[in-house]
Amino acid sequence: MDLALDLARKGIRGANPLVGAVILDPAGAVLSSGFHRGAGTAHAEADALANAAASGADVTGATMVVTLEPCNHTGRTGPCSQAIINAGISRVIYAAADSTADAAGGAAALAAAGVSVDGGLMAAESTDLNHRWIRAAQEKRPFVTVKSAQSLDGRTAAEDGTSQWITGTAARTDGHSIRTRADAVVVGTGTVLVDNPQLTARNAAGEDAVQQPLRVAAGHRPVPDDAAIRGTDGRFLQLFEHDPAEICRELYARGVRHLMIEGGATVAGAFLRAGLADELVAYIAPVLLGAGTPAFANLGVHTLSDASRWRWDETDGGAARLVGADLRLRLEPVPAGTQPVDVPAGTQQLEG
Ligand SMILES: NC(=O)C1=CN([C@@H]2O[C@H](COP(=O)(O)OP(=O)(O)OC[C@H]3O[C@@H](n4cnc5c(N)ncnc54)[C@H](OP(=O)(O)O)[C@@H]3O)[C@@H](O)[C@H]2O)C=CC1
Ligand SMILES: Nc1c(N[C@@H]2O[C@H](COP(=O)(O)O)[C@@H](O)[C@H]2O)[nH]c(=O)[nH]c1=O
Repeated sequence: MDLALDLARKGIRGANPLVGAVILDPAGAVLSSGFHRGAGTAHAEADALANAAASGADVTGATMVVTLEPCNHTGRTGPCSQAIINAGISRVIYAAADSTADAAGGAAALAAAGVSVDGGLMAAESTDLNHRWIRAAQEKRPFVTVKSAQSLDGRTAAEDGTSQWITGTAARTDGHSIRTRADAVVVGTGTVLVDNPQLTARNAAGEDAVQQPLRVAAGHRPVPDDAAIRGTDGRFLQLFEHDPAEICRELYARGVRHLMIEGGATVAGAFLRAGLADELVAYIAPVLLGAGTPAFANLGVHTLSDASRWRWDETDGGAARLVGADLRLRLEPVPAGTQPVDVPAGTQQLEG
């Protein structure tokens, strides 16, 4: 299960949980393994089975160890419970139960088909890995990624409102990869009126990605008829709304399961203050602005003990990475009831 959890951590956060799977032969040797790479791609179980098939491994009578109870529904991919039964796996050991209404029931389906099933092994670790995704699923709202591109001193625009560009091409392309995974991208009307953003997902060459998010402007001021965000593909929506919970509710009702907040400071701050940010991706450029728009406004933090504390997210290649000339940081909220750690695991400490 340790190995399966390590595999799960390679995945990408978004509409779906992080899941890893390992298939063992009756002697306990690893036959194959797999993990989930995000919504629309193979589930970890299917990935492990496909990898076994590709390497010619016989999984008949094998044991599958998986970090989440196998799903029992046909979503964008087929039910894993049936794939496991069809493959002839005779035992499944999973960590956390799948509590989502439409995917639950996999353990029962496996047991009914004669597969030996045990749940709960390292469930706490699996739940911790996906604690924000679980919360979003329970609250029936999208998983929310807040992205910002800021100067070294935390500014997202200079004093006069100019902000294009703070980060370099590679970091912006990386940000576009979040757009293409998200079902919707939100900016406030402030950003629409100052920046006139397109908000499409584009590759390094500036070409549109195949998968495009819904482009959403939040706020009461009208979005001009010729605003770039409107586009021509019909994937534009204005929500005359400030309340992040309402924005989430409205977008969830429209099928949005992964929401990206691109800013500006007012809208991003509102999501953070409402506790509706599940993931923070901050691109930090080696540039100083001294004054200007902060990354997040109106957090309601007046004294240090009220600070919004986060922890490093070591999944998907690590919490800190240079992307071109800029630093990409990825963080997640500290789970309720957990103390933030002073020194994140894996941090190299300078001696002396
Ligand atoms: N570097 C970066 O990553 C980014 C930089 N920017 C920069 O930031 C600046 C814009 O920042 P900002 O003005 O904060 O823009 P926002 O995009 O956050 O827009 C703020 C406006 O949105 C509406 N609104 C929506 N939700 C709320 C809410 N919960 N509370 C209050 N108002 C809400 C209000 O307008 P209304 O009156 O219409 O309702 C408000 O004035 C620009 O200079 C832009 O270039 C912007 C995005 C990213
Ligand atoms: N300035 C800034 C960003 N700004 C964000 O990108 C939007 C522009 O998107 P588009 O018109 O589609 O290219 C802009 O309105 C704001 O939300 N992003 C970054 O990665 N780095 C940057 O330096």
